[in-house]
Amino acid sequence: MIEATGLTKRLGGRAVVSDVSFRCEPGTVTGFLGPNGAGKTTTMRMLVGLSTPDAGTCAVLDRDYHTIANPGRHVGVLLDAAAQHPGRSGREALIISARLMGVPDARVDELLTLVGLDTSAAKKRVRQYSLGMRQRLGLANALLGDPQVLILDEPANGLDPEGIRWMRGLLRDFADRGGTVFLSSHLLSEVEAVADRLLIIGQGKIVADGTRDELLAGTGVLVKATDPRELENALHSAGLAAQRLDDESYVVDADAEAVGRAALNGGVVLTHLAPSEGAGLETLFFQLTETPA
Ligand SMILES: Nc1ncnc2c1ncn2[C@@H]1O[C@H](COP(=O)(O)OP(=O)(O)OP(=O)(O)O)[C@@H](O)[C@H]1O
Repeated sequence: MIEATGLTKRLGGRAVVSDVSFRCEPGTVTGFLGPNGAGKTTTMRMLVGLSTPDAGTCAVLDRDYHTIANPGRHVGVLLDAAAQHPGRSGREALIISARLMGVPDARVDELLTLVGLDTSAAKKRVRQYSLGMRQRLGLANALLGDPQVLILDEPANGLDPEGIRWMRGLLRDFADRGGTVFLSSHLLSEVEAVADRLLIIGQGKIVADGTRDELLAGTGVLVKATDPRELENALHSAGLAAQRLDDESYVVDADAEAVGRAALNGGVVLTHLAPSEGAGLETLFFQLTETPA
């Protein structure tokens, strides 16, 4: 379990994380989504005690992270895969972590196999690793102490599509066995397939928080017309909030009947009217991405 309440952090004279609250429950994967610079890393750093909040509190497994004895045995953390010691081999890096945590050396080999680093890769120095290999090593390190919670910052960065699919399976399995997963990404497509919950952050503030199904379902209807301009006018006259998705489509925060009536009253010929199935979420995310941080 992870809990954040009113987390706020000021850096460089401005609030880069502002009043952020959320909970991650055991048995679930929470995707923490936001464009670059939105405040994901800063939030995660506060969760694991690397940064002190200016306001608010956070707890992992009902405790302040600092007070967890031998934290690697309870919380697996991967914040910056690129920052691992370049001069050690992957296996050496894991052996050092294992000994620090009091985990038998044999577990290192289990983990190397699990994350797909073979004997030859495990012997190479980390400086020779690709980013994808570093992510695999970082994940092995996070899992080494058999933790109940995983906190992973952009773990899919540098992985190829097959690697991303593999990681999804691993995280899903971890959560299905009762673990709590909190992972960040700047790509909706990367997490929507694995996350049960989505927490979306933009410019330091939470802009959406809910189960993936709620967020995907509760986003109105997708509508298209022969004349998009007339459609926009008709929706506006009916007082319906519409977001333009592309040249011909709008996502409207209303039910299909209300949109159909607005079109009828405006004499607009519709060519498509259906549940948006996440198009609204994509629009929201797209708008956040376009907004400079
Ligand atoms: N030490 C610092 N001093 C000043 N500003 C900072 C500092 N660290 C981060 N920031 C700023 O805080 C904002 C949030 O950064 P953060 O790294 O948390 O975002 P992010 O969502 O993780 O994005 P990214 O994926 O690019 O790291 C950014 O605008 C960043 O420039």
